Amino acid sequence: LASLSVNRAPCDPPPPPETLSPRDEARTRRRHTPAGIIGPVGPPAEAARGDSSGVDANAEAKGRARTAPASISGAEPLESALSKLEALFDHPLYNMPSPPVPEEDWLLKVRPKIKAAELSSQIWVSASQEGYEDVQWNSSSSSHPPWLRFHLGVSRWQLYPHRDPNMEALTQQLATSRIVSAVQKSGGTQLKLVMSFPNYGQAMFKPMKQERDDETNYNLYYFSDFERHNAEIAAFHLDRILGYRRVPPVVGRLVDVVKEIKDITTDRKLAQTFFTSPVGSVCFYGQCSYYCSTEHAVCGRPRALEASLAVMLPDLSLATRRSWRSPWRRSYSRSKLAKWETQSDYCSSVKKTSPYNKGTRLVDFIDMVILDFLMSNMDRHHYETFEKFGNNTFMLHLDNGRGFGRHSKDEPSILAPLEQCCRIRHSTWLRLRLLSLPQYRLSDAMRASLSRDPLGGGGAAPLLSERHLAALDRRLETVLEAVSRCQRRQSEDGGDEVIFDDTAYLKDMVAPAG
Ligand SMILES: Nc1ncnc2c1ncn2[C@@H]1O[C@H](COP(=O)(O)OP(=O)(O)OP(=O)(O)O)[C@@H](O)[C@H]1O
Ligand SMILES: [Mn+2]
Repeated sequence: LASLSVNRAPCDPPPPPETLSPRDEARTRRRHTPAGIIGPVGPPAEAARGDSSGVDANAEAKGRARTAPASISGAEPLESALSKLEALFDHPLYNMPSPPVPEEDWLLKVRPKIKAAELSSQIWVSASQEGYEDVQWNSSSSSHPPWLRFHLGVSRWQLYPHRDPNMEALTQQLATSRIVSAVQKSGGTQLKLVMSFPNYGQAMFKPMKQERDDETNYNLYYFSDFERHNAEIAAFHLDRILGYRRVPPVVGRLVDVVKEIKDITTDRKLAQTFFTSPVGSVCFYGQCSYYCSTEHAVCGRPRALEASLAVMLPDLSLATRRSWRSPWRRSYSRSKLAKWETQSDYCSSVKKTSPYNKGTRLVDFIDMVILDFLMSNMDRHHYETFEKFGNNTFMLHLDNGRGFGRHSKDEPSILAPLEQCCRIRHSTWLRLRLLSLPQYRLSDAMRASLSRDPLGGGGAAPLLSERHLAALDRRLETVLEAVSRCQRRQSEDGGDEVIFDDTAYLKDMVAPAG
C-alpha cells in the first residue's frame, strides 16, 4: 500500500455492456479488480519545484503552460489523446476495489413485478402523452431504458460507476432521442427547459448564450454572468476525469428550435416568446428572473441552436434532496464581504459544525472546491444531497453553467476552503498528481473526453478552446502547490493532518498473499 508507483497494473476489460445493470456492474468490477495493486502515484514530474522561493507561482505556471508544446497547440493526434484517457481510466487509482454496496446504499429499489391484471387496469394514456412509447416495465434490467438504469445505479457515494456500461446508451439517448415535450423548468434564475423523450426519459436543457471564445467581461460580477451550455458539458467531463462522478451526465445537442421546441411545447408562456429576428433567425426568451427578454433572446441559426442536455435526477417524489447553503458562499453583493473573507480562523469553526465535523463532508466539500477552482466557477452558493442517505453521502455537483467563463485569469478565492482548512482526500490528491504528469495530463484527458461529445468532434469548434484547456493545467498546478504549502505548514507548526486517509479500508480488503 505504501509503495509508490505510477505504472498501471493490468486490468481485465469490463464485461460487455448490454448484459449488465449498473448494480451488476458494481459487483462485477469488484471481482475483476486486481487486489493489492493500489499504490499512490509517484511525485509529479516537477516535484522538485521550489515553491518556497517567493517566486509568483502563478506566473511561473503560466510561463510553463505557454511553452508546453503538444498540449497547447492541440497537435497531439486525437487517437493518442484518446488512448491517454483510456490509460488514465485503467489506472489503479480509478479502479480501487470498493466494499460491497449494501441494499440500503442504493438510492432506489425496484418493486417486485406487479401482476398483469393489476397493471392493465392502471394503464391509461392522457392525450398529451400520445408521443410516448408504450413501455413495459418489469424488474429485468435489460428492458430498462438508459435513464432508468442511471437512476437505479445511484448509490450513497456516486451517481454512476466508473466505466459505467450504461453511459454510452444514456448519452446516446440524450443526444439523439426524439424530443416529445419541452416546457420551462420552474425555479432557477435563467431560462432552462425540461425535455422529455418517448421512453419517459427527461433532460434539462440549457441553451448556448455565448460564443466559445468569448471571455466574460472583467467588469461583470460573478452573479451577473451568463450560464454557458459548454460549461455544463465540460463540467461533467471534468468531474468524471477527477474521479468524482457527482455531476449528472450531460451532452451537447443541436436542437431545432421550431420542430423540437416551438411546435411541440404545451407551455403557452414559453410559446409566446418566440419571434423571428431581423436576419430571419428563430429566437425565444421564455420567462425567468434574469435575461429573459427580447434583448437576451437565444436564437437558432436560423433554427439550429446548440444546447446542453443533462439527464434529470430521479423525481423529487421518489428521491427527495436536501439543499445546503455553502459555508463559503459569496455575498452576492457588490459591497459586502462574507465571513470567510474576513475571519482568519473561519475553517476551524466550520470543522466543529455539523455536518462538517464528521465523516467525509468536509473533504467532499474540498473536492467540489477543487472542481470549481479548475473551471473557475464562483457561483456555488448551494449544493444538494439525497435525503435518504443523511449526512453520510456524496454531494451533487449541479449547476455548473457559470464555469469556464475566463481562461486568462484564475480566481484564487475559490480555493479559500482548501487554503483555510488544509485538508484533502488522499485519493483525490493522488489523482490530481496523476493528472499533472505528462502521460496523463489533465488538458489532454479533457480534450480527448470532450471530443466524444456530439458537439465536440467532427471538426466543429471544440467545446473548450485550447486556452481553457491550458488554464486547467495551470490551475491544477496551483491546487497542488496549495496542498504542498499546507503540508509544509503542518510539518513546521503541527496541527491536523493535511491528507485525509480515505483509502485505509483497502488495507482490510487486500488479503496478504498465501
Ligand atoms: N440534472 C438535474 N436533474 C434534476 N434537477 C436538477 C438537475 N440539475 C439541476 N436541477 C435542479 O434545478 C434547479 C435549478 O437548476 P440550476 O441550479 O442549474 O439553475 P439556476 O438557474 O442556475 O438556479 P439558481 O439561480 O438557483 O442557481 C437546481 O437547484 C436543481 O435542484
Ligand atoms: Mn445557478
